[in-house]
Amino acid sequence: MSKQPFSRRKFLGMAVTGAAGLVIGNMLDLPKRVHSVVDSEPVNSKSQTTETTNTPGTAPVTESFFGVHQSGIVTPAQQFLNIAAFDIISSDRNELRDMLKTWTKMIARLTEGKSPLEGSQNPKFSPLDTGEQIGLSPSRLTITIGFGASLFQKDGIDRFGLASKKPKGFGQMPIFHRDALKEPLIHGDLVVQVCSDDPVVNFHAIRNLSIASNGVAHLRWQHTGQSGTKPEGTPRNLFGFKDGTNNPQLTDENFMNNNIWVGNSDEPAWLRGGTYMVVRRIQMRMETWDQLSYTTQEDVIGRQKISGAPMDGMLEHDEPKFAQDPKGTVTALDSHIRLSNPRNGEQSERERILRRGYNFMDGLDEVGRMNAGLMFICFNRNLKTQFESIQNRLSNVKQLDQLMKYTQTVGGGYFVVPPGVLNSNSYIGEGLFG
Ligand SMILES: C=CC1=C(C)c2cc3[nH]c(cc4nc(cc5[nH]c(cc1n2)c(C)c5CCC(=O)O)C(CCC(=O)O)=C4C)c(C)c3C=C
Ligand SMILES: [Fe+2]
Repeated sequence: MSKQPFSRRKFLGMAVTGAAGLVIGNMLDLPKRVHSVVDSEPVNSKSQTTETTNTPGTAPVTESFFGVHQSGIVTPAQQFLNIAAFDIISSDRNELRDMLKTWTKMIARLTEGKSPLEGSQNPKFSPLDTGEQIGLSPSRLTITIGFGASLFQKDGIDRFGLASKKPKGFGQMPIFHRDALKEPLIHGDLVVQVCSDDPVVNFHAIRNLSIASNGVAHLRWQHTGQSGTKPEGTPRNLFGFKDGTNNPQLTDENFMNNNIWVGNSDEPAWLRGGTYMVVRRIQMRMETWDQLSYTTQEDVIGRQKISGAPMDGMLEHDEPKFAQDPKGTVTALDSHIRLSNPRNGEQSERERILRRGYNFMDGLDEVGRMNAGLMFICFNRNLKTQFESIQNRLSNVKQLDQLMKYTQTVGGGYFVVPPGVLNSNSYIGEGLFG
């Protein structure tokens, strides 16, 4: 079967010229298979979209796309993650902007459970929708876009006239002590974080965004993950510990304004309402960890395994009292929670980040070890005074986080996450092009 030639412009053009496609189809007297994707697929039809809107008292199936902040940050974590980085291969600023406009339209539609592009399908052209999600609920899909430092400037070259828009001090994720970053798995011009309660819905979203970027951007790396198994309460990571216990409350707007959202006193102005995202693919060495007793594991983490309570507490949400244990007799000084949050009053409060990680389980690595770990994702208002301050303590050679013996970071990156899109006249990253 000969492969049909594919043109990116054709693909993007189809969105705009869907109606025209119908007319041309008629002129050429093509078989009447030219049809509207929306009309032909019940799940995407208007009546079905109404069915998938949220009903009071039931679990929501859609998360709203439009808003001051992008969704997927303070959205209660969905079950599944797909995260991908793209590199821009075009050198044309307008093509980059057009792609962001198209992606914004697609994301708005996908989160509502519609096919990604509006228009009519001409059977002679590549599909407007790859279709594997047809019949599935939108499953609380959120898609969050971020920009890597290389989008603003790469090897000293201002490819898109965006160098002046780069936040001061923003650069690529550095190599921390004990990191083993592998070239194809790090950095990227753009990141796309896709979360939903259905892995196929996630895959479909990335796949169709990738198709629409053809000729402008290409995939650099992509990972999947899933949250701990518990439907309620704090999920567990693959070392079997509750992970997220002392994460901030998602509804705590004060906290988010202080620690997560770039605010009015911050620069650059276009980023206000946005945030900074850290992605770290952290391999967890299951074979080594599994040789440790529960007691030793608890010493490493600084919390009790079953309950998640601190070492000096009874209940998961009891507050550890490090000040009463200056020598680390109860909670080791080099335990993970003590180093990540020493509870030094205001300083520690200012450092606090929002973690939104997912477990990954991807078969075996090249030497037969379990290829599993944590897609660590966090959001913060200031990379230096928050994430890096914490990470530098964890990877400090003089008092290394005990957990480092059992983990190794192999990929990831830093990304700036622009604010949300308020209405359909706007697009993600519009502030960059003003
Ligand atoms: C630099 C930031 C962090 C990295 C990287 C990180 C990796 C990592 N963490 C766990 C497991 C747990 N982490 C827990 C708490 C915790 N971790 C960080 C930061 C990083 N973790 C913070 C800021 C905190 C909160 C500390 C506090 O305020 O008490 C916990 C305890 C439960 C909880 O509060 O979530 C666990 C367990 C793994 C396995 C890991 C890398 C693979
Ligand atoms: Fe942690």
